[in-house]
Amino acid sequence: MLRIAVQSKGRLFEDSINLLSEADIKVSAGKRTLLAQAVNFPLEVLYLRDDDIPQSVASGVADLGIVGENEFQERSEAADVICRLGFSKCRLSLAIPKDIEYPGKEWFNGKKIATSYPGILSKYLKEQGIDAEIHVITGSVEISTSIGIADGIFDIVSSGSTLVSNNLREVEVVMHSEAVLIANRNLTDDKKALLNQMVFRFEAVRSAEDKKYIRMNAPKDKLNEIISVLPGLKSPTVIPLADDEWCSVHTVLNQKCFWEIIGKLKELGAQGILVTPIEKMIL
Ligand SMILES: Nc1ncnc2c1ncn2[C@@H]1O[C@H](COP(=O)(O)OP(=O)(O)OP(=O)(O)O)[C@@H](O)[C@H]1O
Ligand SMILES: O=P(O)(O)OC[C@H]1O[C@H](OP(=O)(O)OP(=O)(O)O)[C@H](O)[C@@H]1O
Ligand SMILES: [Mg+2]
Repeated sequence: MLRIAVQSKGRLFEDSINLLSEADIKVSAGKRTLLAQAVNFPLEVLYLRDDDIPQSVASGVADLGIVGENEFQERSEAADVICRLGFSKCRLSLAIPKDIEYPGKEWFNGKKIATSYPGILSKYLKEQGIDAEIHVITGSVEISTSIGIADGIFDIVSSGSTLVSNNLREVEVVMHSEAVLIANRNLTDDKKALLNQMVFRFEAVRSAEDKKYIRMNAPKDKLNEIISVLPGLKSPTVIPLADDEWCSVHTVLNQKCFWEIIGKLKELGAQGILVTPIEKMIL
């Protein structure tokens, strides 16, 4: 049986449970449950604060963990990143009051920076040759400058709206982060085999995430042109129709170029375009 540590409440919780569920691993996630067993996979879920996940995985209390890369780097625990999970994307940035002129990183020399990530920040300052004082604070970092605790801050930025509402301006991006799956370094062969099964499922879910399955009726005299605008996995499936001037074309489209391609297909005379989500994709 594998044991995975996930955040008990907070920004990672829902996406972590959803990922397991999309991989067809069903767990009950009761508000007060600390340990739950999956019903259809040999997996136990341990609900922890995200700060404690890297250590619990490194020490073997849990075999696996789902945690933000930022938290994993900050803790410097001996565990391995198995794969990136594509959610909770954010960056760790330096920010300063918006009206202050910023000549470059050297501005931070001799300044005080408030953060909850002293490990990542001190490593960065050292690499950049900046001599600044770090003030550790566990939350509400963005108000530090306005209440006079610090000259600048180093914290998580996503949309940037917290910075704006605190009159701050992002000046340096230090790292990009997303949720990652981490593993203990001494898993038994049996546990490694289960981990591989899980990762295989996660990859199938992730591959399907930004893709759509599309079907359309295409006039045969435009078929070659229609095929040339479709990326497809290999090449599209073309199925004859009762009306022999038309055929049905099936393919997979990436969300990013979806509308652009649909527009071109319509121009080329495609009709009855059906778009359906894809649950999993095994490449
Ligand atoms: N605004 C955001 N957008 C995207 N991802 C974020 C954002 N804020 C945090 N994260 C990611 O989610 C992780 C967990 O964030 P969360 O706010 O739940 O925990 P926390 O701030 O450590 O906990 P707490 O607020 O209880 O102290 C962070 O470590 C980071 O990787
Ligand atoms: O750029 P934005 O989209 O505004 O996101 C950034 C904010 O999100 C996180 O806080 P959260 O909302 O998790 O609150 P917390 O301080 O309680 O962790 C983070 O600590 C930033 O303050
Ligand atoms: Mg937070």
